Amino acid sequence: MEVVIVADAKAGGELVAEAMARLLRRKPDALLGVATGSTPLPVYEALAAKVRAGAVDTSRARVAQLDEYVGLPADHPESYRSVLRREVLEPLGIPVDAFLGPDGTAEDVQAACERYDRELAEAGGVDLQLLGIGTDGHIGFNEPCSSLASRTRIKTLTEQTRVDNARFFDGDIGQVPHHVITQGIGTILEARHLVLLATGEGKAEAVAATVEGPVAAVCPASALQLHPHATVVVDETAASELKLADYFRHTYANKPEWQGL
Ligand SMILES: N[C@@H]1[C@@H](O)[C@H](O)[C@@H](COP(=O)(O)O)O[C@@H]1O
Repeated sequence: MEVVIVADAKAGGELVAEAMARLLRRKPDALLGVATGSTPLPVYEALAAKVRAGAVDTSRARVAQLDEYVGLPADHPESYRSVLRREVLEPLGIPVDAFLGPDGTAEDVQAACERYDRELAEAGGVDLQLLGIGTDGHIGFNEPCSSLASRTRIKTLTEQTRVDNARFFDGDIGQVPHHVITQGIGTILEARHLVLLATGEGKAEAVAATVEGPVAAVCPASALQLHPHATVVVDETAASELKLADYFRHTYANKPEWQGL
């Protein structure tokens, strides 16, 4: 696992956007796995700026969704499908038919989950999966004690995650669904490159458990330690609990330029 400590959220966004741009230059029809939440927004903004400047072409790029609320109609403004359309597809000029996502309104949710895993595999797999992290160490919506081998399935949110996400629902926790579909941890680990971005002091404990703690289902993000190409990009505040921070700084400062992220 590579850990990159950046000054702030903007620098993290720029670094990850550049990794995506490099991928798209090498593989124009790359399948980008995208995450929701506040953390990835600087990435999407930086990538959109590169598209506008003609520095990268996203016209053949494909996008895959990480997770979704169960029961919110697809056109609900806070369904992750709507959020990603607004925050990723439109600013990057990626057509809706290049978007893969699970159906959060399916009558048979389990069948919808299995179908989504099949669709991801048939699309050739995710090339780069961008991940945020919950304050409890969740990735996607894989809450603590999710199986590290799990596939896409329905999950129940913890009260903490519903509280954290209430800000997207007018601060009203009553509007936050209890159930979600999420790519499983086993599914996420199949992406070729995992990039976890974490910013802000609120993530410091979860980041330390992810990077320096044991691989344990109680911290789902610690599964990144099992992946051959995982990059954790953190700002100074999210890195504040890392015991090996100086080592990570030294390693990145001395990294050969050609290696990229
Ligand atoms: N399902 C999403 C996660 O994919 C995201 O990583 C997390 C953190 O969000 P934020 O970046 O807003 O802290 O929120 C939600 O729970």
